[in-house]
Amino acid sequence: MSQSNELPPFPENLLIAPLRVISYAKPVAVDLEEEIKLFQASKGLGFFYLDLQHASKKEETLLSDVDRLFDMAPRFFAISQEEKEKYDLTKNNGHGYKTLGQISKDDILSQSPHPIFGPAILQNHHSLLRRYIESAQSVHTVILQGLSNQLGLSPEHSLINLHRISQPSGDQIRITYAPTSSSTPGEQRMKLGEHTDFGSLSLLFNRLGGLQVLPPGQTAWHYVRPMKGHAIVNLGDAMVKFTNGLLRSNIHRVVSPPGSQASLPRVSIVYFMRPDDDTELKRLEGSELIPALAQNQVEEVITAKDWIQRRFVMRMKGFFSPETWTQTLGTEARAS
Ligand SMILES: O=C(O)CCC(=O)C(=O)O
Ligand SMILES: [Fe+2]
Repeated sequence: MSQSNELPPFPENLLIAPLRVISYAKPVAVDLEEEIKLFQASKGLGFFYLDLQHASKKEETLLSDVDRLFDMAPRFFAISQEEKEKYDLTKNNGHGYKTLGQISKDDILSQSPHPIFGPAILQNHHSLLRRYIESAQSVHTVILQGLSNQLGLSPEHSLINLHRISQPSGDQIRITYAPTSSSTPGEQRMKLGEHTDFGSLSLLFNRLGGLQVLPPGQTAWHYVRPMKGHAIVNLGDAMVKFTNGLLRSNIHRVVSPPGSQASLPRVSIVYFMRPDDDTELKRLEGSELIPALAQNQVEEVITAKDWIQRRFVMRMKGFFSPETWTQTLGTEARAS
């Protein structure tokens, strides 16, 4: 039986973030009402739930594959130190081990010149990882289609053209695993310092609370309550750059699971969709809704590949210490 059936409840008395629920079953890209909700959520909080229940067989498979990845996670992090060092994150351009398990799309789909297949446990789950990447990509593509429609982008300028599964990119699966701590019960322990995501879209599955967002204009952190059968989707910095600030990449962080959930290790499974490596991260042409550049505004010319590399290097220096978050800034505007 998977862990989700036996979890201690999420406490009732917490400050909860008001995420909209977007139904994938409709589906987003052809249902105008749903598409408008998607656009509003992407401009507003930059975070929403995606209800994957009652969708097609494909989404049913995605949800059961996510269960399999949750089952794999503790074993993935339990391999020997020696094995972990072979795949040290800092030596492999951000793919591999350390505190976060990061698995590159290009490696799994054999699109890198020198793919890293990782330790035996990943090799044994190769077809699961491949299928998960393909499903996550297709969910993200539906979201990109909905956003492109709402922005009024023609097929020629669509966001989809900048995120092709066949092209090299920084896309990755990230598995996080935070063991329980023996520290004082109730003590708030930071698991992942405040940050925005680097890429375009993040598809996140977690079962225990701990994820928090700082809604625009507020000073209090709000918990995001995990919901069964739903992914949490958030937009990253690339979307802010493409739309000159129209869409939002919101600050978030992960603290200890609340209440009695703190007694369990916390796992999350994320798929980060990032623009194709050679995409320039700048304001898109072709939409009247995307604000024009200010008169003296000059955009930096940087490709997605260089941007991600730059943010990754900075992040490695300060990810786990909230006091250094300003050094790792992306496009985030705090409490704006
Ligand atoms: O674990 C979570 O719930 C969120 C993780 C996250 O924000 C990230 O990996 O960027
Ligand atoms: Fe994140």
